[in-house]
Amino acid sequence: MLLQSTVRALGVRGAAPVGVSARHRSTAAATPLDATAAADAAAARSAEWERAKPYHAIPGPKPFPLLGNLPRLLPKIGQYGKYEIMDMQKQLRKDFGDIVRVSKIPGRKDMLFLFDPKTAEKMLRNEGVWPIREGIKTLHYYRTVLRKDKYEGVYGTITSQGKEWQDFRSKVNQPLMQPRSARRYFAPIDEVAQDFIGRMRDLRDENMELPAGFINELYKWSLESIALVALDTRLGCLAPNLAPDSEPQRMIDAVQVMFEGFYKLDLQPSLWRLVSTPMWRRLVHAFDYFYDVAEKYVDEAVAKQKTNPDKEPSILERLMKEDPRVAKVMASDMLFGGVDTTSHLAASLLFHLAKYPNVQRKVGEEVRRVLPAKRSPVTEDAMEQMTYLKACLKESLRVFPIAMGNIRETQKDIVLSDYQVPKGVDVFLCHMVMSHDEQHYPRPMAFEPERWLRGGPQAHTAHPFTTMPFGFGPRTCVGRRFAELEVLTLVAKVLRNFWVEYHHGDQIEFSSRSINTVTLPLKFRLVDHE
Ligand code: HEM
Repeated sequence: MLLQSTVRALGVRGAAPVGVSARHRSTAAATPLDATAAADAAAARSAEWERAKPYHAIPGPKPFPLLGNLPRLLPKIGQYGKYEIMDMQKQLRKDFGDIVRVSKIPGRKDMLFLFDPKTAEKMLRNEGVWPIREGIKTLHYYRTVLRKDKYEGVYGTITSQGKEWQDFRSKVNQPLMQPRSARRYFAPIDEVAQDFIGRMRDLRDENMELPAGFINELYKWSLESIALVALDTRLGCLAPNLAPDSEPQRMIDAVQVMFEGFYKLDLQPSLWRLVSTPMWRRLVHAFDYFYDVAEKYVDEAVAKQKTNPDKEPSILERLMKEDPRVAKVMASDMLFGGVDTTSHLAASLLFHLAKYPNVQRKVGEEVRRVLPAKRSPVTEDAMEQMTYLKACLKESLRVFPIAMGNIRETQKDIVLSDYQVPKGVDVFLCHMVMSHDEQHYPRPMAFEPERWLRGGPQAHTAHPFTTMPFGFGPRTCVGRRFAELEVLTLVAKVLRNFWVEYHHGDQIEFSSRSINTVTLPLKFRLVDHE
C-alpha cells in the first residue's frame, strides 16, 4: 500500500507479443505456413523461459521474517522509504542493478523495478490488449461502490481495467485523439493564454516578480483551459476576485482537495477503507462537486446541439452523442488528469528557460518571428513553425518528467532481463531514472533542447524507451494533444511578452507524489519586452 499509487495514470499502444511463456501460447493460425511459424515462435519462447533464471533469483532487498520488506519502505525511517520516490528508485538500482524485485510487502503484490530501456520496451510490447495500470483506489471505490447508482457501470479510463476499460476507451479514443479534434481548440486555448498573460502582468510585485504561490494561478489557467475541452465552457477561473461560493472557486477548491486526498489516502497509510475519515469525507464532497458540474455542462451541451445541429460538433458533443454517461465520466477524467499535470509542466519549462538564458534567447527569436505582435494568436500554422519551442518542451519532460515512470501488471509469464517473471506482478518502468542516466544522455542534467532536433549534430542517440512522458500503447495519455497545445501556447505567449528570470534557486526542487510537482516558490521575474 505504501507505493500503491506511485504512478498516476501512464499508458500506450500495443504491438505483437514478444516473450510469451510456454504456458500462454497464441493458438490462432490462418494458414499452415503461419501455423508452422507460430509453433516455432512458441517453441523459441518456451526455450527462452526454460533458459531463464527463476523469479526468486531477481536481486532485491531481503525481506525480514514476518514483516517482509515493510520496514524498509516505511516513510521517513525505512532504508528505502525515507527517500522521495525517485531517489528510492535510484538507490534500489545502485544497490541491486537494472532489475530489482521488492517482495513480501504486506497487503500488496511484489513490485519489479526496471531501469533498462530494452527491458522496458519488452515489457510494454507485451502489455496485452487491455494493459493494466494500477488505478487510484479512492476514486475507484467512489465510482464503483459509493456512487455506483450514478455511474451505472460506466467507470472511465483512469481507474478501470480489462474489458470495462477497453469498452470505455474505445468510445473516447476517436473524439479525443484524432488530430482534427484538437484543431478547433487552438483559438479558445489561445484566448485563455492571452487572458492569463494579462493576469501575470497584474500579479507582479514592485520587483516584477510573481508571487511565491504562482502555482495556484497556474492551476486556474489549466483548469480554465481543460474545461474548454471537457465542459465546452469558460468557467471564469481567471477573474481577479472570485467569490468563495462561485463555481470556478469551488472547482479550484475541489481540485486542491483532490490533490491532498489522493496523497493522504492513496499514497500514505490511511484507514479510509475502514472508517470515514474527515479527509475521505472532504474528498467525496469534491468528487460529488466534480460530477455535478460535469453533469450540468453535459446537459447544457445536449441542449445547445439541439438548437444548432449544423455546427461542427465539439468533443463534448461527440462524446455525448456516443453516450451521455460516457461524456460525463470522461469530462471528470479530463479534469482529474488535466490540471496539476499541465500546470507543473508549464512551471518546469519556464524554470528551465529562465535558468538557460541562451536557450531562452534562441527560442525567443523563433517565437518573435512566428508571432509578430504581442497578441498574435498561436494558430495551427504558427505552432507548426515553432520547432525549437517543441524541442524545449521535450527536453523539459526528459529532465523533469511529470510522471516519473509508468506501471504495468504482467498479464502472462514473461522473461525480463533473463529472469522468469510470472503473471500478476506490478512492473515499474523507471523512465525518469533512465532519462537521467549518463549512458543514455551525456550531461544528463543539462537542459539541451538540441538533443531533440532531428538530424541535428547534437541529436540524441538514446533508446526511445528511456523517456516516455505520456506513456505508451493503448493506455497512453488521452490528453496529450491538449496538454502540449496548452503548454506550448502559454509559453510561446509568455516568451513573446516577457524576458523570464528566476532568482530563488538554481536546481528544480520537487516532490514526487502521485506526479512530480515543482516545490520551489515560482517567483519568476517577468521583464516586459519592448
Ligand atoms: C503534462 C501533461 C500530462 C502528462 C505528462 C500526462 C501523462 C500521462 C501518463 C504518463 C499517463 C499514463 C499512460 C500509460 O499508462 O501509458 C496518462 C494517462 C491519462 N491522462 Fe495524461 N498527462 C498529461 C495531461 C493530461 C491531460 C491534459 C488530460 C486531460 C484530457 C489527461 C488525461 C489522462 C487520462 C484520462 C489518462 C488515463 C488513460 C487511460 O488509462 O486509459 N492527461 N497521462
